[in-house]
Amino acid sequence: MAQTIKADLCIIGGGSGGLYVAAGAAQLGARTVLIERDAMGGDCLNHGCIPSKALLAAAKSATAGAAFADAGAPDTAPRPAPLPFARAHAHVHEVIASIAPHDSVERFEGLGCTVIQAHARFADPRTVVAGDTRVRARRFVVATGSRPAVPAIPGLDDGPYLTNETLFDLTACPEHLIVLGGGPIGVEMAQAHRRLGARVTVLEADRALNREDPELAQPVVDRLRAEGVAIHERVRVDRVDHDRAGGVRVVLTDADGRSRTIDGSHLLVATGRRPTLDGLDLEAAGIDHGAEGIRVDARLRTSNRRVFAIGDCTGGRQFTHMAGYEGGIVIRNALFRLPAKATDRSHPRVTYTEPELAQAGLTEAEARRLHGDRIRVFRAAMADNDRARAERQGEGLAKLVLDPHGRIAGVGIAGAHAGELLQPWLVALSARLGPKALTGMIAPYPTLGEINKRLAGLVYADRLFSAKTRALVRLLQKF
Ligand SMILES: Cc1cc2nc3c(=O)[nH]c(=O)nc-3n(C[C@H](O)[C@H](O)[C@H](O)COP(=O)(O)OP(=O)(O)OC[C@H]3O[C@@H](n4cnc5c(N)ncnc54)[C@H](O)[C@@H]3O)c2cc1C
Ligand SMILES: NC(=O)c1ccc[n+]([C@@H]2O[C@H](COP(=O)([O-])OP(=O)(O)OC[C@H]3O[C@@H](n4cnc5c(N)ncnc54)[C@H](O)[C@@H]3O)[C@@H](O)[C@H]2O)c1
Repeated sequence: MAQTIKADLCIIGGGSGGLYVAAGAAQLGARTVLIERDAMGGDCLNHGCIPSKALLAAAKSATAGAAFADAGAPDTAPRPAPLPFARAHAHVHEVIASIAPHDSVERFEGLGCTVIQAHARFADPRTVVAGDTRVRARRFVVATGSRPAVPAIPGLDDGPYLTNETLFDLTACPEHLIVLGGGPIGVEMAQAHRRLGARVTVLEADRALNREDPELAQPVVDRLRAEGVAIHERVRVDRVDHDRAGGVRVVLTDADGRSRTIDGSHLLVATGRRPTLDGLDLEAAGIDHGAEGIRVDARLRTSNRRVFAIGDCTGGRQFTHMAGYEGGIVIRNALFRLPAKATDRSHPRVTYTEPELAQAGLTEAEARRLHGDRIRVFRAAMADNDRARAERQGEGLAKLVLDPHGRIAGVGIAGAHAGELLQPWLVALSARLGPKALTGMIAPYPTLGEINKRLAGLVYADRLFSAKTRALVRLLQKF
């Protein structure tokens, strides 16, 4: 016999977005129900951000000191006898286990949530069914995430291939990993596996990291190639043949129209995501959706005004911090009844390769599409930063784009610790400060962060060192 629970807020999905809302709602005193059908923590903890960053960290230790191997050109190839792959695998799972208590059923029950571990589906516009429980809530939040989008390539489904959901189960290093897709998952995992000793080939239909500014993506691509990752861009994958021993042969047409075959021991499919909406019975609740995900307005309300949707299942900006940001908007709408809107335009993101690639706001191309040639672009090279030189990490650059009113339209950084270097720009963007906010600070010497002050300073350099100012200075010397 099904039991019925009454709640203020019912959240479907215990990943980055769902957990953010559940923790906030419960601590604010709302009667909160959280439904998760699989592992608490969702993609980020179990198959996404955490395992991928842990594997990259393990792989980084395999190349530690490589830049100093030759006093001349930096040698970035992996050292012989890198970290044993089994140790890297163990590290990944130790990190997941160490974070898991924070996302656990026990912690959320301790915060006051009712946690149901079952598949959830809508029965009607105000009722969700999970296992033998019916939940009638004032408001619902759908935060069901996304799954790998696997392209329809002849032969692909006839044998095994890896996705982010199975990659981190490997306990032995692949002999030759072929990566389909050169987006963030593809390039991060290509570098990690190469550094841990695998041969790696990336096959990309467009250009690698094509959502990013090409000038900033280039240092990443160059570094991967220097480390021995084969990257084939603008290819069309025509067929995949699996052999009995578990190996794969990929038949492709390269950028020059020639047919080629590449043999590998493992194939990783990292060609994008599709929203997880299976078995949710959205129609029963009148929730509008399409192939891209659940449709929401600026307040993140679906076509059913009692139901909000956040995170990857809306097909928007698929990052953990964006799911959390959207969770905050929903709390204000659903619990405080404030008409808060998701208006953020900074959309920060980082690809955690070495060098890292960090971006906030518009890329140069996006700003140009919006404002034409009235934008101004400034660049500072990592090679001109003394700390980067001391650490032999002089590759990359920082780039600032101003809109026609002199406001910060976007900032991109390719280089060591670019994700950390981006943070002052995010403060400036959220506080609506101009580049001047960064020129006034005293940046300790020598730090990588000096590049931000240098970049901001370039905005005013022309005016400061102009003929007019020089004339003024000469005049003042007469007194
Ligand atoms: C390899 C990889 C690396 C990544 N690295 C980063 C990174 O470095 N930084 C970053 O910001 N982002 C990263 N991401 C993206 C990030 O993981 C996602 O954007 C984030 O997890 C989305 O959160 P979410 O809450 O929308 O979905 P999820 O975290 O996926 O959570 C959804 C949850 O809903 C559950 N669920 C689904 N349907 C139902 C149902 N009907 N009933 C009950 N439960 C259900 C699922 O089991 C899942 O636990 C990465 C992704 C991948 C794949
Ligand atoms: N560091 C991070 O924050 C991070 C890391 C990994 C993933 N993510 C999130 O997860 C999302 C998914 O990552 P992703 O890399 O799978 O997706 P993506 O959509 O960003 O990139 C997929 C790539 O695969 C290519 N592709 C598609 N079909 C292809 C085919 N048949 N053959 C060859 N190439 C093909 C596309 O051109 C694209 O470049 C990201 O967009 C991001 O939101 C974030």
